[in-house]
Amino acid sequence: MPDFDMLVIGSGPGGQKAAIAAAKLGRRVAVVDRPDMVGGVSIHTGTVPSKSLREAVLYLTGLTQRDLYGQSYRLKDEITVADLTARTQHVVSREVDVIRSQLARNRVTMYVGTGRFVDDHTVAVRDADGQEQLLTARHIVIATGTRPARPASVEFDERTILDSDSVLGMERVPRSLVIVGAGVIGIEYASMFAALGSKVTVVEQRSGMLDFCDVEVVEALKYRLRDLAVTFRFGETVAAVERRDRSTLTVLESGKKILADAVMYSAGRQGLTDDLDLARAGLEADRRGRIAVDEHYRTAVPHIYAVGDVIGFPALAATSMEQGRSAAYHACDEPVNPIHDLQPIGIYTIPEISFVGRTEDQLTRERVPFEVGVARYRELARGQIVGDSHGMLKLLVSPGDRRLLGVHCFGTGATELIHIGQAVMGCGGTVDYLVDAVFNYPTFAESYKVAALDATNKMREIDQLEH
Ligand SMILES: Cc1cc2nc3c(=O)[nH]c(=O)nc-3n(C[C@H](O)[C@H](O)[C@H](O)COP(=O)(O)OP(=O)(O)OC[C@H]3O[C@@H](n4cnc5c(N)ncnc54)[C@H](O)[C@@H]3O)c2cc1C
Ligand SMILES: NC(=O)c1ccc[n+]([C@@H]2O[C@H](COP(=O)([O-])OP(=O)(O)OC[C@H]3O[C@@H](n4cnc5c(N)ncnc54)[C@H](O)[C@@H]3O)[C@@H](O)[C@H]2O)c1
Repeated sequence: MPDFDMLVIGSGPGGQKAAIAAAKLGRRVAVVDRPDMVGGVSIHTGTVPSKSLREAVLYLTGLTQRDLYGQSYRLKDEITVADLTARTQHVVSREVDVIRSQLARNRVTMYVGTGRFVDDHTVAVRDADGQEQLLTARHIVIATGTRPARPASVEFDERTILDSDSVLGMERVPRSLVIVGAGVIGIEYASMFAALGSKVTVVEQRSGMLDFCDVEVVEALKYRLRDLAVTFRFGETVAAVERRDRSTLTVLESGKKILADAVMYSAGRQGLTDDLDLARAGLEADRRGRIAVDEHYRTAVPHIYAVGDVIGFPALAATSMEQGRSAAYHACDEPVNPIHDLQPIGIYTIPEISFVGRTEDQLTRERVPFEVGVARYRELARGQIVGDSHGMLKLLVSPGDRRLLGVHCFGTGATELIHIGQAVMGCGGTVDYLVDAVFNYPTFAESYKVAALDATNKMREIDQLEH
């Protein structure tokens, strides 16, 4: 008789939801995580601290109020790291408490230590003193996540040369900052530091950024960030980063040199599988530390599952949770629907971006005809009231069956607002539902009706021409 029905390695979003789902089905469940990491990357260095930091930045800088109160408006002139981290630490400690309590009340046993496979049913958990304890389980879920990828040639000192983990422990707000990599992490931090007044240079080897998003939205974001003194160096690769007395010198392959107080690397992440002794369980990881799974999140060894960032794309907290629940249901023979393919994307830049469905470029490539309906925040009463005159919502509509093909949003509340579109699309609704619906006024949700009317007006004009 194994010690547990299910043993989960890693307590991030994927691991937590796998553990609780199995416990709710009456299984004996345990979770292993390293000291001070309950909640995973998501709670300690990823989603939650970065989004709390963003709220602190928006509040303290007064950035979002400046359309109303003037460009010099600030809540606090000298914003210190202590001002910023007060909010982050408060949220993180509360969240850890919530997770601990949820696991405990569902009778999930928590082990503190680092897990590694001894065989395909046994995990050794090493505690801080180096003592190992062996745990056996019928099913094992690997939810060990990722760490920032660090080029071996760069000397990270956690003070001036940082990654997205150590940036949270910075001693002061840098006057100037180089960000290497314009992925989601790089651009979210570029937004925050630019809002704080740092002179930010983003270096990205590709010719552009966020190429999975709507082109118009990305253009609008670049314009807003340039307005906050962000410089983009696209098509440029970092050759070396040198540490100087109180600053850093970033040398690009093109020969350009950039002097800055600090450098932050956000050039991708690596699966945390090195210490797992995967071979002992009959498993292996790829070059980027990722584990391959099937549609039920089973690895090559069918009673071992893997979920979350360790399996790669899309590497989001929300999807990791759903993968965890699905894997646990499958392991416990509980019926489960496949994960819906209509996944929203939310990017917490300043302003934020969110979308669901396909982009204009994708539809054009696939030769799918579409009509566009746009609502601009400056024409909504709510936009004027909150002082966001740049935001917009765009609907992509199929002229044939009038269904929504994509929804793209940029501006205040975008990451919340997108779920209206997601629900309409998920339920197979048409643009006419949005035309006929009555929304609260004054709200940003009204943008759906405005954009729907715009799209249907254009479609009617073409229809009238043709018939
Ligand atoms: C800066 C940043 C911002 C982000 N912002 C967002 C966002 O806004 N929205 C979003 O959806 N996603 C965001 N993400 C991604 C999100 O954080 C991840 O998708 C999510 O945390 C992945 O969850 P997971 O279940 O894979 O586990 P993780 O959260 O990665 O946690 C894995 C856990 O496994 C533990 N572990 C690893 N190896 C072992 C071992 N051998 N033994 C025991 N325990 C082990 C680790 O200690 C860790 O606690 C962000 C990520 C970063 C880095
Ligand atoms: N809001 C969100 O949902 C959110 C927020 C943050 C992170 N995340 C997740 O975290 C994951 C990791 O994000 P990321 O931004 O670190 O990785 P990424 O792989 O998306 O981006 C890294 C970027 O760095 C560039 N790069 C690499 N080496 C370079 C060099 N030497 N010089 C210049 N450019 C270089 C790459 O071309 C790439 O564009 C993503 O998968 C993302 O889904 C999500």
